[in-house]
Amino acid sequence: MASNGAVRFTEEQEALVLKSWAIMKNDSANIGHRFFLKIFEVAPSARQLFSFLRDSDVPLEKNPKLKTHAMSVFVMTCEAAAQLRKTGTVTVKDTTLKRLGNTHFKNGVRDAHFEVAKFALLETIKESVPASMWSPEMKGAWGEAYDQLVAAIKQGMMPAAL
Ligand code: HEM
Repeated sequence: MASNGAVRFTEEQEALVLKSWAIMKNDSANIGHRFFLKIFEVAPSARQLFSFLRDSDVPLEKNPKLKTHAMSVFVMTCEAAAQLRKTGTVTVKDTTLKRLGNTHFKNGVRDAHFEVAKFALLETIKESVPASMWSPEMKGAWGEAYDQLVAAIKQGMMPAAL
């Protein structure tokens, strides 16, 4: 999906994201943990990107910073869904965008990591909501909101990458 120009994101899509998040957020610590385990399962080397994991003996599930990061991904994707529905585009405050872009670039996060995280995010949601709630439409809505958010973060990376 193109990152420039408005994306059509419907009320139904926004509702699918918010409805599933409402169920997951009660158990967000566990879900965030599973989300990151999945990322590290597919891409074990991604663990090295996180300064607070590199030199830490604290088990992953007990690491509060990893939980915070997992929550950021979920919550910011939900916010992206709401923005997409209202305006067709994702806007993150300029300063926040720069900071997010720089932090990720500086820590070595690249396209492949965002792709792995997308796969892990969608799998985690699928396993965390009742089977009867999961659908291709729900997957599409989360995927689109995530893609647009990542596109915005990557824009913040660009000057640093030159
Ligand atoms: C939509 C996707 C993502 C969002 C919303 C997000 C959000 C954030 C936020 C809010 C921070 C803290 C930034 C700061 O305080 O300056 C952060 C840091 C970081 N993120 Fe992400 N992130 C995303 C995807 C990823 C992915 C896919 C990876 C790698 C697998 C990743 C790795 C990191 C690392 C390594 C840091 C720095 C942690 C440290 O202090 O060592 N992020 N991210």
